[in-house]
Amino acid sequence: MSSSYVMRPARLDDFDILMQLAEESGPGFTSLPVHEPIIRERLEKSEKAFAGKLPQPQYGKYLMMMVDHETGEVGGCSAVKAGVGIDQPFFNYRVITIAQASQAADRRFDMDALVLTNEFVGYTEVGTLFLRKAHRGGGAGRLLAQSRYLLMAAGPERFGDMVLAELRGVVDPEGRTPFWDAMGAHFFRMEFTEADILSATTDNQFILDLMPKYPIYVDLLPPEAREVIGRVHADGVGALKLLEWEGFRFERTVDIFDGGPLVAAPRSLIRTIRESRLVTLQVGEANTASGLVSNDKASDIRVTMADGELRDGAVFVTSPDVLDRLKLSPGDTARIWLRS
Ligand SMILES: NC(=[NH2+])NCCC[C@H](N)C(=O)O
Repeated sequence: MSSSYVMRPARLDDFDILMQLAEESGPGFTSLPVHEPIIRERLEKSEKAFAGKLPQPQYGKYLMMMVDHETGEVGGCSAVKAGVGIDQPFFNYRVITIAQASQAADRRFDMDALVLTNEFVGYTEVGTLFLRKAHRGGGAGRLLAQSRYLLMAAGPERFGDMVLAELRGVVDPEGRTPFWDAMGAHFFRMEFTEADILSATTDNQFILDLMPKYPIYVDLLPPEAREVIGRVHADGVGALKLLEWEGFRFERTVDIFDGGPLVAAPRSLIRTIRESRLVTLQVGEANTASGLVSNDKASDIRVTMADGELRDGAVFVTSPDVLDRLKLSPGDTARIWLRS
């Protein structure tokens, strides 16, 4: 673990290391499949997005790498998709509540049902956060997560007014996915992993073709499946806490395959963005505050951790190596987010 990490846009020559991250993240991490064409495409799309070479900003698929500035080693990556549901549908189940009442039978109660929706068109999605084992702890996970919001702050016109994140649902210790077994398995006639990979590598037409056409009443599902609707996988609990800290809330919307929760927040209310401010950088000895500093350039974003001091709310005094990592000079503008 090192405090000299810097986030930067992914480049085409990150191919080998990104394949390595895909290997390490394992088969459950479907946004980074061990599949050369997909990994290469990720890098090409990201480069185009940062360069602003897109017919519409909503097509942007940004990937950032976290690099140890001293050793050059890559410690992880994280991503932002500018707009979901634009080039292909984005499916979820919305949990709706249906009031049941009968005067003649003298009863009133509520029942939940799952309805297939494609209602998040234009939302920005944060995801693909992977931190290599050797780099865990010491704030690297927060750097990976928060840099995505500092990217949005640097180029708000590139992103949606609303931001969402999808979290992995429950897989039991035997590797079974209770929600899939009770639901998807009947309609797709394949293993969860196969469907999961298809959804990560195709245009999702197979979902439209095979998903049940009518709402599903939750009471008709077995208890194991009911219990995991909207519940996050044990590995995702930390990620969910971090998202909630930023202001994301459960939307009563869950993943169609594993029942995992979708959380969302208005972009302008995301804590890292709201608490960030533009400052002029100066070099000096000061460490009364600590947080993150971004070069605030959406086309060539750089973010790093820093100690320093905020003076008059407009000047941030920090060490020369912070400026070096950001490729900035004294007097340049930067965006800071300070821990309170
Ligand atoms: N766990 C899954 N692979 N779910 C299917 C994909 C769901 C996602 N919301 C999409 O439409 O792309």
